[in-house]
Amino acid sequence: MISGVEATVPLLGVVAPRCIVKQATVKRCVVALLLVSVVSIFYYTQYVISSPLSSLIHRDTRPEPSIRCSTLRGATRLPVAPDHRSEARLRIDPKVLVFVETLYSRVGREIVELLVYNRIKYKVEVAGKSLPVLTNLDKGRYGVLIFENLNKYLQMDKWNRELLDKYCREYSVGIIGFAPPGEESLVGAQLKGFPLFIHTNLRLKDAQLNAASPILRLTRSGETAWGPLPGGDWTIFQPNHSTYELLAWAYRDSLDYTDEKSPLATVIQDHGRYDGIQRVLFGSGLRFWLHKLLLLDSLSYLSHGQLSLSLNRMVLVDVDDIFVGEKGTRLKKDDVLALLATQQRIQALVPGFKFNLGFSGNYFHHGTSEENLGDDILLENVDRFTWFSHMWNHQQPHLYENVTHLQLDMALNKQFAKEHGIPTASGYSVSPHHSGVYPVHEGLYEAWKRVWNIKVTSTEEYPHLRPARLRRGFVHRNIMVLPRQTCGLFTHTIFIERYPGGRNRLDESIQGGELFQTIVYNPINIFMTHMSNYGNDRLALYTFESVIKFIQCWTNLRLSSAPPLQLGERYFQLYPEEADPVWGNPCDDLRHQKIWSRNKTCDQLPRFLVIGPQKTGTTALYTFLSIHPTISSNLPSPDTFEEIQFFNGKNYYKGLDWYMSFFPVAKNESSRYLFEKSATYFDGELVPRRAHALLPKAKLITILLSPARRAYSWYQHTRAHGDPIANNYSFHAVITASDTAPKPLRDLRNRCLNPGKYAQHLERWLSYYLPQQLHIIDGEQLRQNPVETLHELQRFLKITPAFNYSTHLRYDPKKGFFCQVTNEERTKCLGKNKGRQYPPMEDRSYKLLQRYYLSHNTALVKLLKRLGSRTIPQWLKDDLTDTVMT
Ligand SMILES: Nc1ncnc2c1ncn2[C@@H]1O[C@H](COP(=O)(O)OS(=O)(=O)O)[C@@H](OP(=O)(O)O)[C@H]1O
Repeated sequence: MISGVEATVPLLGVVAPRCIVKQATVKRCVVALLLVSVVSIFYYTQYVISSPLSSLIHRDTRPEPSIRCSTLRGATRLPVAPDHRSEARLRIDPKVLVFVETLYSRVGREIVELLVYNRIKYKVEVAGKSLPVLTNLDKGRYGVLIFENLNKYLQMDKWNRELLDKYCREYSVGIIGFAPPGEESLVGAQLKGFPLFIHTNLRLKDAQLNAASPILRLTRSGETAWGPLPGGDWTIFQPNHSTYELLAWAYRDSLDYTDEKSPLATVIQDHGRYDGIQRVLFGSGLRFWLHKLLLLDSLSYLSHGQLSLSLNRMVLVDVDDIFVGEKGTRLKKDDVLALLATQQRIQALVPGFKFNLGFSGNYFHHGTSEENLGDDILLENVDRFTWFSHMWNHQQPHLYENVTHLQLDMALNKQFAKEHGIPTASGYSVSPHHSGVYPVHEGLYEAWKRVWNIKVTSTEEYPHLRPARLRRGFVHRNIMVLPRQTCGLFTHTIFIERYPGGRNRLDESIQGGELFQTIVYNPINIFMTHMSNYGNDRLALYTFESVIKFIQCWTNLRLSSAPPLQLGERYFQLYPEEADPVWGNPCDDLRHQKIWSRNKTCDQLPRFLVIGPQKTGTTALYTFLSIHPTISSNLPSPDTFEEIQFFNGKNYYKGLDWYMSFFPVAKNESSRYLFEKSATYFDGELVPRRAHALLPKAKLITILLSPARRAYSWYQHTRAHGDPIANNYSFHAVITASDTAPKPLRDLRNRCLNPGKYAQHLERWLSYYLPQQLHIIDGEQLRQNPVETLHELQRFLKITPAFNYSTHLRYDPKKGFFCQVTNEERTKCLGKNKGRQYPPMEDRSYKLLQRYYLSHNTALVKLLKRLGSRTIPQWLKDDLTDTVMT
């Protein structure tokens, strides 16, 4: 008999002989062996893998980069394809028109995602009976047309097809088409109207590229993508005309197929020698990674280089949490030496490459003695890396309420750096868990500037973590915030065998998958890794060396690296329009909420905005609303009084904290209706976009008055404020100023007249907000019957019970307006600068302005009808009637 105690790991070597000696039954032996195996597996997984010995155990199985690639074995690199600029006389904008089957169809979505990733402009059109407008005066609108489903192009009705083909010939515009998976398998079917034959529903393997193809630019030929191509529904092309040239081919992936040696065209180029139109046809969608590259090259080629991406890519690898890792996961001497050796090999492929180490000094020498030696070796080689400050104690900055404490902790890390010879002038820092970078914690920016003179940082969180293709950069308080890419390695991914989804998942990402594509699509890449990714299996070394080799193998990209400051400068040279931030609502994203200050709440944001325009009675409305018991306005601004003027102008750059400081509400006060009024929001070009990013659910209130009378009131207001131009020129001179008039006069004219183009501005707001979110107040009604106006407004805002204004507002004959009732006899009216006394507008000016605003007022009537307005304001009718009569 074998006792349970005997059948444990230490008895491993004893059990079997005893079985033989005692000649126990075979059955018992098998049971005992099974038991021993189970216990050993349990012991191994529970204790050995997670013990400090684990690195020894895994040492033999550490992955080594092994990319099947002839170039890397020393084969000569083929010359890089020339750029695609041609002599063609182009009258096109570099924009792509994508014909999709439906707005949700898969290949269409994949095409659009690829365009977005590469910041290529596009328009999506559902392929249907009619064609979109293709020209704009004498200019073509699109550089390349893409058909998600090639059949939609082939089966287009004759009239549209002729029109489209004519456009392509006239403007040298190429067509890209994707063969859809067929319901039935076709063998040798002819493509309608073309000397081209297809076979469908095939399984393929081992893709190769035509080195002689003029299309290849970003993509490098000369290699084989070994293994099956994704999907079993490939279409291949068999041409019967000299216009066709193969771009890519593969081989039949079928055991019973005898002729598997002959190449089958999966992507084919039509040079346009048959009907004057250049095309590239794909035998499947974009599931195969190589096709994504070929699509980018085809866009470049067919647009005559107008849609060519730069071939330069910069790559920086941050290693965060240096010294932070737990015992057993930190770097030992050999790991540091491996880090240096890999860095040297990468430098041969990526000039300027150095791992960028982010340290937290508080954890120095916190490992085992071997790991502490690793810390020392890192510092001995301090000059061979670049360095940046992480955080002294790895505390998240948004948790510091007090900037001084944050500064003190940062200073400790700086002191540590100085004592250990770590350079302190990189101007770069990364915040633990992205905390405080976005959403912005002002304290972090302030402390960074003061202690470290930080000029650049990076985050994955702007505007959101996902989708990665939409990550962008911005500049705040002169600190450049760069988008950071993800490489698939996290603090706990330290053994390849335990990589989520298995080793294949990581290899797929490297070999044409997510990581590879990230580098292909992003000119500037900053990857985040952690110290633990360089110990243990050294997964990060494997990952980066492999992906860089794969890029070398399959692309003509020129990789390089540089310190973060240079990367930042390059980034904003490439994308200057991104410098302007767009503040989103932190409460719309759980991740953002977690890294935002704990004492902030989204209740501190307004629920509705009074957007103007100026001189329509916005101050009166603001004052009346402030009387309401459950409505609260913002606190006054020292510069702009009751208006914050956040979404337009410079205040926007002061950030969200600044804006929210005008709405100090206690956490339990969420039932209050906060609002803000800034009359210049109405016509601000950027305002609707910015307002919507922060307050997508807000309601909007606008007041409209005769635009002519509004313009005159504005002129009087500007004069009263001492504007020299308004005081030197009559109203008539201002509104009739020609485009050759002095600039200050022209500017004044524009500021005076532009807000009155109501329909145009409202349409801009309505391109972000739903019509149900907009409430239009008739300015005349507000003057004459504010009680009724406010009643309707409360209904729109769904405020119950409605506040009865009739006892709170009274007409003041002296002022000529309704004012706030203070007691039986007295009222409190707006100051002298509202409801001013000034001479009436000259008749000729009024008539001129009626004509000037005619088209805008007509558009307003249409807009109001579209919005379901039952009554058209009297002033609008008058303005239009008077115009017709003159
Ligand atoms: N109750 C009440 N009291 C005083 N004034 C009133 C009131 N209701 C509407 N109005 C009209 O509001 C005009 C000023 O508009 P705004 O407050 O929007 O001007 S501003 O843009 O904020 O400067 C102001 O324009 P002017 O008459 O040209 O001064 C008034 O006509």
